[in-house]
Amino acid sequence: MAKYTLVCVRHGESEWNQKNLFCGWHDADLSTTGVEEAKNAGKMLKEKGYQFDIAYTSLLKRAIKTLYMVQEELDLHWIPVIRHWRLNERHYGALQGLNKSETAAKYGEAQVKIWRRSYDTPPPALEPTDPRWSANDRRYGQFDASVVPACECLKDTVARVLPYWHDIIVPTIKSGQRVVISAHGNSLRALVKYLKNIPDAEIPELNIPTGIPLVIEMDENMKYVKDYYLADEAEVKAAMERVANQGKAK
Ligand SMILES: O=C(O)[C@@H](CO)OP(=O)(O)O
Repeated sequence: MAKYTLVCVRHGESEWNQKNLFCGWHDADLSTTGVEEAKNAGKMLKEKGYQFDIAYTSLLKRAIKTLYMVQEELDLHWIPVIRHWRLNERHYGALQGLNKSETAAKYGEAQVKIWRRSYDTPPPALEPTDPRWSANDRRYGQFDASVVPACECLKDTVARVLPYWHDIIVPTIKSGQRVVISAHGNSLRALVKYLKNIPDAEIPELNIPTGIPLVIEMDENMKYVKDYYLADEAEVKAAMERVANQGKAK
């Protein structure tokens, strides 16, 4: 039987989602559509009567702003908001800034699917001399250099999301606080993979849509019981397919 409920929201569409660019740790803003999606996520949560005591998000503005819009709809500006790099999007390495369709036309759709969705094949790494190197960014410069990735596969993202889940979020949920997480397509895939125990071979088929709240119910031992999106099935399926298709050559 479910004892705990966690709500996860992938940020609304970003300007780089709209342009179909690999984004990763680049701090893209929400697009106009993304702002609407974020507000709708808040409206859906309000309509269904969800309440939160604390919120977690990444260091990236698309997730932070989405959370703010959810708080706005729920009139919950006062709750604590904890931002952490461990909830950031997967670092896309040297693919960051490249167009997904053009990359598929150049390297093939199969290769792009491996880079986007495989469990343990990383994208090409960034060089420390690259202007996109994340340690040049003040928000990460404070951390030990080993923390800042040159690229990540999903396995790497799982490895940095889970310590935060176990050490910080689980104790908070167990204390009875109602938690919302505003994060990213792949940091949420990492969490969902772990909670649902999705095999490595099946994870490539999991796509998380933007701006649709995902409710995850867990038992008293924090074991997964069930999950569902707060939108009708056809809408969720279509939104997931749109995400998957971003890697097509067109
Ligand atoms: O570009 C990215 O960082 C992510 C999420 O937007 O894309 P993908 O769905 O290709 O993993």
